[in-house]
Amino acid sequence: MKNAAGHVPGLAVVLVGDRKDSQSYVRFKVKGCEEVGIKSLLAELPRNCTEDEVVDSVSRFNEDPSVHGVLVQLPLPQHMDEEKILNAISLDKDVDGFHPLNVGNLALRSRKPLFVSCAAKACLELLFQSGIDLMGKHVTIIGRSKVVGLPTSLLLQRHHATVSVIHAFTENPEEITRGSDIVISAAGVANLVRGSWLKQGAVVIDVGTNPVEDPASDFGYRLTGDVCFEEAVNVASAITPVPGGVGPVTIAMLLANTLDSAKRVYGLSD
Ligand SMILES: NC(=O)C1=CN([C@@H]2O[C@H](COP(=O)(O)OP(=O)(O)OC[C@H]3O[C@@H](n4cnc5c(N)ncnc54)[C@H](OP(=O)(O)O)[C@@H]3O)[C@@H](O)[C@H]2O)C=CC1
Ligand SMILES: Nc1nc(=O)c2c([nH]1)NC[C@@H]1CN(c3ccc(C(=O)N[C@@H](CCC(=O)O)C(=O)O)cc3)C=[N+]21
Repeated sequence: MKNAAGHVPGLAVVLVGDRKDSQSYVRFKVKGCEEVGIKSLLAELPRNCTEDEVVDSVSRFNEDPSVHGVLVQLPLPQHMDEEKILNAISLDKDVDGFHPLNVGNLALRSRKPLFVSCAAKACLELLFQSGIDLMGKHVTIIGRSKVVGLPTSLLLQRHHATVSVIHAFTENPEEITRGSDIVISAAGVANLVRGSWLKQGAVVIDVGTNPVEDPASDFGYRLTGDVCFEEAVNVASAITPVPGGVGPVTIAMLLANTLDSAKRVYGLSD
């Protein structure tokens, strides 16, 4: 992807450790970049590296003018301070939208964040593309993480939905989901949401991508969602599958955030 002036957008990914699922998600991101002509740079660090080495890697990408987006793949190894590392990413290259200022500006409806979480944008994009109006709808989101649950709940409120957020301490979650027009699950728990949790005709978005052991698969595991698809498909009016649902749209949003960032740098923003 190159414009007349020869500008090419660039995405840098920092991957720490050797988790199979993280390696696979990063491969998808790099492949997505190749498909659309975004330059990708990958820094792979060993599991036992220091926090400072990760911050150094982020800092190098912050200073590299050919890089317009910097992403540190999560989760990081337990001995690392995630907040410190994520806060090292320049605000104007924070294509994941995790910087406190981007999250704060998303929460303040009068302000516009530079970047919004790719998974949150993916959920909204799927609803818009399916012609589902959010105004006044009751949406329940399961999960409150900075990657998915929290930014999705904030983005939905900007679109005038009435939002309930369920987390690990919520009692009777099924009662809340049964009262909802739309259920978005991002708990990271396989088969958490049963058909009986849903109102007839509800719209279901399954963000969960949970590796479950599968000796028959080439990788030794396969991905399953948070929603018990076989049950939910009989109750829902629309439902996303896993794999092949939210995941690829999340990657598309990451590429879009990277392109937006490059356009901003080159003064081409609309
Ligand atoms: N398809 C895609 O594009 C993407 C998929 N994902 C997937 O989404 C899932 C969630 O990811 P992420 O947000 O990073 O995960 P986290 O582990 O950071 O957050 C999980 C959230 O779910 C809540 N939760 C956990 N168990 C339950 C439960 N039994 N009942 C209700 N709430 C529960 C937690 O509550 P509490 O806060 O109380 O602990 C927490 O808020 C994972 O499977 C991940 O792989 C993530 C990003 C993108
Ligand atoms: N800094 C950071 N940003 C993230 O956005 C982030 C992260 N860390 N850590 C982990 C989660 C998870 N996540 C996924 C993205 C795409 C797919 C995806 O494309 N899945 C394909 C299949 C993938 C496969 O088969 O391995 C699908 O659902 O069809 C899945 C999961 C982003 N996350």
